[in-house]
Amino acid sequence: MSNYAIEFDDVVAGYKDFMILNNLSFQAKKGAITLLLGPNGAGKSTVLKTLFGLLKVRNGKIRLDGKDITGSSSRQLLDAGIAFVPQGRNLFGQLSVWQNLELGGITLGARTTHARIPEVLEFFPRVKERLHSQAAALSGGEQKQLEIGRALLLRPKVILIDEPSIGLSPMVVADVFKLLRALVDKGTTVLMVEQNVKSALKIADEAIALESGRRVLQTTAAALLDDPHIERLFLGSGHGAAPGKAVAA
Ligand SMILES: Nc1ncnc2c1ncn2[C@@H]1O[C@H](COP(=O)(O)OP(=O)(O)OP(=O)(O)O)[C@@H](O)[C@H]1O
Repeated sequence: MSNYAIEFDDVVAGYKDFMILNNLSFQAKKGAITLLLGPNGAGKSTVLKTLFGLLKVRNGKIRLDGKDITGSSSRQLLDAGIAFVPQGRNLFGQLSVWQNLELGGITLGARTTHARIPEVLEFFPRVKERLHSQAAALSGGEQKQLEIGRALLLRPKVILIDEPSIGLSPMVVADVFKLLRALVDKGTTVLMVEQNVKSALKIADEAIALESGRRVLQTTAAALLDDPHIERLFLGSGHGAAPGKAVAA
């Protein structure tokens, strides 16, 4: 059995003829939060899209729990236990909270979905109170919680989450991060892209920095939090100082 939930091995992927991930290799440990960092355009979202089968892998291998999943479709990946919460708003705004949850369980069938909805809502008391409201009427934070709840219906092994803090107040962000931490403490694996680096590092276990589609650093979140040159991860190595305490990958 592999200690890693996710492994990228020399992965090449991109859009049409333009490759964004250039022989990218990294591992994300099971039951941990791994944070993907790096300057704008480094390829962080592209990692999640490739992992979820939305972009073709042109070269290299991707493994889930040691098993080759390269080339799998999003549907196959959902069934294998990977859920994706993309950046931005991804709900059906005109539909109710309940209907959005039902749609999240479309691959499970109505019976299983209905049985699981109450269990998911236990995590989100505010959302639970508004089951029959239109999703668009929820606050930004509640909408993000509903999106995460929709993903949890699938009881995923791995959650891919892209910039969950965008547009949310610091207090709501703290709630979302606390929830992710609680899920991980129960054994789920999270791979997260987040610009809110310092707050995210506080709840993360590992951090991987990308630059031009390559891994330039992999270290523990704690080591990076202590690194006085952490800002360079937003800007790329051309702008920053020496790597400090972090261990170069
Ligand atoms: N649909 C697309 N078609 C073509 N190129 C794209 C597409 N989406 C992203 N790109 C390009 O891929 C590169 C990497 O984008 P990606 O979104 O993965 O970066 P990122 O590290 O997540 O940065 P950001 O914080 O800006 O989202 C960028 O140069 C971007 O312009």
